[in-house]
Amino acid sequence: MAERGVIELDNVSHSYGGGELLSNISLTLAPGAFHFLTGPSGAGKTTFLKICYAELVPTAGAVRLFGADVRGMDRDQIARTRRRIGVVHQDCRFLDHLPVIDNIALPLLTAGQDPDDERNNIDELLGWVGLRARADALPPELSGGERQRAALARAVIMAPDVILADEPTGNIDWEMSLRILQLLVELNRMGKTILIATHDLNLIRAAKAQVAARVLRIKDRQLNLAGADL
Ligand SMILES: Nc1ncnc2c1ncn2[C@@H]1O[C@H](COP(=O)(O)OP(=O)(O)OP(=O)(O)O)[C@@H](O)[C@H]1O
Repeated sequence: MAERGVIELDNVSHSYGGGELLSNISLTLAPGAFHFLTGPSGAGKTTFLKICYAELVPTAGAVRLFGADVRGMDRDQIARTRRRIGVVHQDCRFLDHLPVIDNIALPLLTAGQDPDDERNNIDELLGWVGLRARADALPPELSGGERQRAALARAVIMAPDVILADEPTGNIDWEMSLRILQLLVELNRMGKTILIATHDLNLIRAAKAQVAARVLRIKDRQLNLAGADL
């Protein structure tokens, strides 16, 4: 069956126990699309991303990833599906006692692959994000921009179809933000579907000058397409 959307949400609502945070959200992310996700702090952007990569099951509604309903998947299917989605977490989530190169290789180990077989690939990835010289550094030794680039390399090591990034340019300077944006644009040009949660309207404007990016906004529990003024 042809895939209509890589990520499809159908009337999704979520509550953490109190009032509803997200209400009746429907969305289809087409293959190769480039989207931003904005909204006030606490609006539910991280929650929304977690639903999109099946880390969180919403309290109502259906989530289909690559055409398959998450509710019908067993643990193995969920693990396999999640390998097709690379995630750049807001806090990067490194293992601080392991060098950068091993942190980037971790998804290979988790998937039962031998990272040594993939060394060339890792080396190429390190070069792509400009971190070859920092391969043996420990995560606490990295600058904010280096951390974000290492997190991006780890997110793409399994050659995912989709990349979800949660504030990938938070707390880094503008020049480095543009560099990270450039990497995400390159991934999109390779055909990857991209969804980036950000508060940074300048970043969105910079992206729109290069790709046909659409902007989604979560506000008052709803998800809407933002106006063309952004
Ligand atoms: N596991 C959880 N249990 C209970 N409440 C939670 C949980 N995770 C998030 N929340 C609450 O849900 C709301 C939305 O959080 P979320 O992190 O999704 O928002 P956000 O839009 O990403 O915020 P920010 O822009 O500040 O990162 C917040 O009020 C948060 O405290």
